[in-house]
Amino acid sequence: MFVQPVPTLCRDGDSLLILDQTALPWRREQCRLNTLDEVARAIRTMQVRGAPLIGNTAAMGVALALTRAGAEDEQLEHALTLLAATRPTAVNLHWALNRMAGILRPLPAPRRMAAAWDAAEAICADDAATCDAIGRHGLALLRGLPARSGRPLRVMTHCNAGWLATLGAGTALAPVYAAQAAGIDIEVIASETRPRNQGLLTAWELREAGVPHMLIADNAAGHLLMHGEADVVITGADRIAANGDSANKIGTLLKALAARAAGIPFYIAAPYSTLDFGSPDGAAIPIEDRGADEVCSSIGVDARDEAISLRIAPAGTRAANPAFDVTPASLITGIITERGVIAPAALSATYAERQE
Ligand SMILES: CSC[C@@H](O)[C@@H](O)C(=O)COP(=O)(O)O
Repeated sequence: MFVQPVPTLCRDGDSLLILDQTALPWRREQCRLNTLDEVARAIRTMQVRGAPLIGNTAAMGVALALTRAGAEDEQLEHALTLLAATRPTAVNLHWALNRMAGILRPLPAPRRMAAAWDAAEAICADDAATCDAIGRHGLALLRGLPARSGRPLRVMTHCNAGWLATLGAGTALAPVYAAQAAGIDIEVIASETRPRNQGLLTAWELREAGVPHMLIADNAAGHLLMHGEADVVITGADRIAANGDSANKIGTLLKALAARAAGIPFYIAAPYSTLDFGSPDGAAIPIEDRGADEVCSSIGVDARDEAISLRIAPAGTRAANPAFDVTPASLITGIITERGVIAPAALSATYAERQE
């Protein structure tokens, strides 16, 4: 089982400890969350981020809220509603909250607090096991790729879907860590992922894990794919519609298009809980708009490693900032889940069966 170099989230008595991802990749800082509001803010401001980790944190947040404020219906419904409103696209958030609600609502209030911690901890444990299973299925797939001579196997990814985004090995990077453990010569191409630069987190966590990697500007991906510099593209997903259309961090769609043009397989890796049979296709997936500031500025550190935000666009510049895009199922070679690799067409069939 993959062991996280630093836990991304853990319970510490009646509070939560998170690895603050807004301080990365410059500083490794843990942050304590003591209240429901602090948990909601940590998700909204991306101190914790990545679809599976958001779901795990929300589940723990419900348990924390009941512990602090009481476990009557009113407090339970308040916690569920507040957490559900933190971020719109990642469906794992709603999946985790629905699972908590399904367990807690039928219980009498005095039994809810202990049950909430048990349920949240089970969700977290499942996530770690799920990542390992994704890694195993992804490894089989990597082993089946045509051999290259003269260079390592190269996986291109986007955003961060590694251990930082989960409680285990990650989703898109789980096959990479499994390949590393199996002794395969492997290298990762990570794109910076403007405007929030989650690709820097990917480069950071790969360095921590000793996996060779190369950081590229987002705009370099198409060129590299067309020149055969990657053997496969694997990204995560925040929500997968019933027909296989997949929402992931903005910029994923361009990689899928370029991979198709270059004849390179494009895979999504995600837990089954990312499947949303309530969204018939990608058009139904809500896309988060994070506002102009993130596009018009850039975050870095000064000489003392203190975070600073630099304005890079002239004042008053209009900007659009959709945080996710939807890759049509037709561009996706397969979806690597803990249950195996699923062809997008098979999802549509399952959906059709459910409708009957
Ligand atoms: C592991 S979630 C899928 C990721 O590739 C990705 O889109 C992602 O991490 C987005 O999360 P974000 O929370 O916006 O940083």
